[in-house]
Amino acid sequence: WHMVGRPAMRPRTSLDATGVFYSTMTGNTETCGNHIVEALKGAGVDASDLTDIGDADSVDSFDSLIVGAPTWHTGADSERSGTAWDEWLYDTLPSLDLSGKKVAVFGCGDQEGYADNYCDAAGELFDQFKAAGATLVGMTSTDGYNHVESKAEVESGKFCGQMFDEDNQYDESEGRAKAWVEQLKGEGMF
Ligand SMILES: Cc1cc2nc3c(=O)[nH]c(=O)nc-3n(C[C@H](O)[C@H](O)[C@H](O)COP(=O)(O)O)c2cc1C
Repeated sequence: WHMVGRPAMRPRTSLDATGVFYSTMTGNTETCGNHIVEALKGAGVDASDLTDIGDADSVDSFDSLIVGAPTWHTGADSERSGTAWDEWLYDTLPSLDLSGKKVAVFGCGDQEGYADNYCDAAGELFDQFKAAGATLVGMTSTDGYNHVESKAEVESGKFCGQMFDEDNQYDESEGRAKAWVEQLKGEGMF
């Protein structure tokens, strides 16, 4: 039985929307992701619910993506999030065509306890999405942070996206999310 002569159905119609994906071990990245989703709603952006990357399909059906990870696995060279991203970045992402899609990265880490590796996994997401052909947006200043080294600091004084610290600066997270969404809007992401 074929639907001869009928146009193929589009599996979903989210092409104009922004997908928001995250992962977490202890809930902090989820807290920050929810601040971002609230800020997107407040700004009138057509965005998905916050979705665990471990449960995600058709990530590439979105026009733009906001992706966030915590950092665990201190000191390893890769697979730093300690979550579903680690497999997804190397097993799924290379098979997706993200050329022309805007991607913004956020991270959650502990700048005091892990000052030499603050939010390293966010830097890894940045590198891998870039390698997959995406256009990375949303870099922010490192002013106001107290880390020593970070793979998320992709240029001197610049993080690859928005970094959060629920261990030391949880009261900054909501404001950081709001300011970043405004910045992404200004950069033409939505
Ligand atoms: C064993 C362990 C290793 C960690 N390694 C790092 C690290 O290398 N860099 C960092 O910024 N934070 C590190 N952290 C802190 C977590 O990333 C931080 O608490 C984060 O908020 C956790 O996010 P989640 O609750 O979404 O998993 C580590 C925490 C633990 C307990």
